[in-house]
Amino acid sequence: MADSLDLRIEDLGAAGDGIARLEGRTVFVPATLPGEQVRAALTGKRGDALTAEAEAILVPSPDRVAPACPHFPDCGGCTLQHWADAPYAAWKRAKLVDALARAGFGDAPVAPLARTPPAARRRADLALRRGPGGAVALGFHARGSGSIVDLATCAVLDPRLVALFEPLRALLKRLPALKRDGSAVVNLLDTGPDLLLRTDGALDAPGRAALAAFAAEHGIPRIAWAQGNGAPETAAQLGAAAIAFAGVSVSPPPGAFLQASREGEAAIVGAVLAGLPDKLPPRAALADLFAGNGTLSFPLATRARVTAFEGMAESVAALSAAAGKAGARVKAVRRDLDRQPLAAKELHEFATVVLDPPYAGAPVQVPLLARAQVPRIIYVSCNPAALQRDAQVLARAGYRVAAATPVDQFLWSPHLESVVVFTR
Ligand SMILES: C[S@@+](CC[C@H](N)C(=O)[O-])C[C@H]1O[C@@H](n2cnc3c(N)ncnc32)[C@H](O)[C@@H]1O
Repeated sequence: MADSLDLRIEDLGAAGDGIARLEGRTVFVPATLPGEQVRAALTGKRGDALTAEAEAILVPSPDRVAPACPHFPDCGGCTLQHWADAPYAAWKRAKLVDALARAGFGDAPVAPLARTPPAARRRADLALRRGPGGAVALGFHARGSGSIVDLATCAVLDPRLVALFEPLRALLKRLPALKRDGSAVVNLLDTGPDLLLRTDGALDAPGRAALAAFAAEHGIPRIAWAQGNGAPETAAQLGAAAIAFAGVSVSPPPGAFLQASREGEAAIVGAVLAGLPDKLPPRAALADLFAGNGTLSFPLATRARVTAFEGMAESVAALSAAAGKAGARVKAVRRDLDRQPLAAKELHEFATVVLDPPYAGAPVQVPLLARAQVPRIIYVSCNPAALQRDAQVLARAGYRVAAATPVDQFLWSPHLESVVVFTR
């Protein structure tokens, strides 16, 4: 057992852990708050810093509140349930203010934080592990560990997804395809939960029959299955698996990217549409880069014609099919924007370029947007650090920030979504 030591929490790190100092070194202490005195035990290292686990809160912060979920703080899904709402929301908004200031936009007009409520998350990537007795643990990884917190409930997920935990566990217990490790990605579409199961063993005929029976019993229109990281195949399909974006019905591929909640999606779409020029000429063209299944493309198409660029073939096919069926003015193009970014001469056609890259940002594409002097760039980001790096490129190229909206898509986590409108 490590010796206990008393620490004063001075600040909160980017990952939401309390920060103390010990002999000149940074110590990260999860589930603590600025101003608190804690008794803690050192647990390891994170880079040059140390990590510690709080054993007792000796002097609690006046902003400490009771967490909403019994699995807090063990479950790695949430980091900040113990913090009062007002300082939590201020900290989240400040992430965008700071990222833009460090990029060179100290005067950026940052809007108030757009909120998403608890029990609204419609996408879950659940980890699965069979234990020695055959029972299956289902949940999120424990904080900073590979072990799985076997969830009885979840305060952020939509209750319709939480209701599937226990039946899924019972199903998986008798499914030989799950030998030890697997995952279940559940997207709550307009047609119900859409399930992608990944297991480490093959799916036999009785297993397929069990999945079909499970789908029928729980109102799941589609269950897809894949072995390991292989391509998913449809194991049971009882109806359409679809979701509408700006009234256009899309059938996304199993496990496809979906904005984390309806409320988050609405805030992002609202900020993107508000960021467009007030007047667009009748023949104006918009580009939607990293378009996924069209969350932004179809709302954008209500204002002008859209070319949607996306790397995943199945999403491009879904987008194309939906646009064709609805007669929406969206053209979907498969393109790997890291390996083959849009060049300046291709970008000149677009009045506005919207981009919503993955967590790593768009370090290859953004310099080309700057070089092409695209008049308006609307950047949707799920990672303030990547946004900061990419925004710096735009600052150096003479862009200014016309609007910036922080969106709390990932409630009680340290993650922040934001929409930033750059003009020149
Ligand atoms: C954050 S999601 C955004 C999707 C969509 N804009 C939305 O709101 O639902 C990022 C998307 O970028 C795609 N992507 C990732 N890397 C890519 C690349 N190198 N080139 C093109 N698309 C990529 C992913 O498949 C995913 O659909």
